[in-house]
Formats: sequence, C-alpha cells, structure tokens
Amino acid sequence: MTKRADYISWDEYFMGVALLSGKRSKDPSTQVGACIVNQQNKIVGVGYNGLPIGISDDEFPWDKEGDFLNTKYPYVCHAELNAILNNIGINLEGCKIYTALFPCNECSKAIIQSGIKEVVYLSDKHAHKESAIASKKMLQTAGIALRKITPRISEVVLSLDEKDV
Ligand SMILES: Nc1nc(=O)n([C@H]2C[C@H](O)[C@@H](COP(=O)(O)O)O2)cc1CO
Ligand SMILES: [Zn+2]
Repeated sequence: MTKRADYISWDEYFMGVALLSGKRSKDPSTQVGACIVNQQNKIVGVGYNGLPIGISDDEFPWDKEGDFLNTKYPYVCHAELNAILNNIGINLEGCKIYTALFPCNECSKAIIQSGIKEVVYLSDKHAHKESAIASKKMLQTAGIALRKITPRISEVVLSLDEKDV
C-alpha cells in the first residue's frame, strides 16, 4: 500500500486547530481561534475569544454597539492573547502563532513580548482600521514574520458520527 496523498499540510493542520478552537467562542458575531506552535511543530497553546475566567458569559454583554461599558469590547479576551496566556507553561521564544484573523495592536504587543517570531493568518479583513495599521507597524518593526496563507483546500470536514470513525 502506498501512503495517503490527501493528508493535510502542517499549515492546514495548525490553522484547522485554530479554527476548531474558535468554535468554542460565545461571541455571536465573530469567532476567532489561535494556535501556538513551537520549533518542533508541537502545539503549545490554543485560545479563542472569550470572557476572562470567572466572568459570566450570560451576565456580560455581547453587543457591538451602544454605551462602551454595555458592549463586549472592554471585557473580551482575544484569541491570540488567550493562546499566549493558556500556553502549556513554556517560554514562547521562537514559536509561531496561527490565527484566523490578523492580530490587533493589543495582542501584537503580547505576541512581541512573548518572543513569538511568526504570525500566520487567514484573513486581514480589518487591514484598513487604525488598530491593524498600528499592529502591523509594531510587528514589522520588531522583526516578526507575517505570513498570509492560502490553503489548497477550502474546508476540513469532521464527522463526530461513530460510524465514520
Ligand atoms: N485578531 C482578533 N482576535 C480576536 O479574538 N478578535 C475578537 C474580539 C471580539 O470578540 C471579536 C471582534 O469583534 P467584532 O468584529 O464582532 O466587532 O473578535 C478580534 C480580532 C481582530 O483583530
Ligand atoms: Zn487582539
């Protein structure tokens, strides 16, 4: 027998883990996931956008508009920051972070400080926003590699039906 040819690439695998993590998000508008990988291609942290530990998903707002304090923005912890904070307890120097959406300026500060050296992303749909411009400026100045991936495959389908296992 010859080996399978349609296995997923490392980039597709790690971006897939990031996207799967995003499925845990309670944000009704935008679900983002992130996955941190070390130099041996081992996953060392994952995260998704959500409220900090102990803050109720049901009591805090998920609104995008209105009085700032009644929106999600002051409270939600972004996927990238969660992946950094939730890492398995190692130094992230030289790691890569896979994220569905290009990181904002606040997460970029944490990415730089943690020693992560590459940001791999799928979408940069907020590129025109000031936070994304500031973010890129910081990451580039700090010498972090930025890589947008265009996967060969458009989706990964997972069946949880036992007959498919
Ligand atoms: N890179 C990112 N990682 C993230 O986790 N997020 C999160 C924060 C919010 O929960 C949501 C964006 O809010 P909105 O686009 O629906 O209003 O996605 C957003 C970005 C975009 O910079
Ligand atoms: Zn962010």
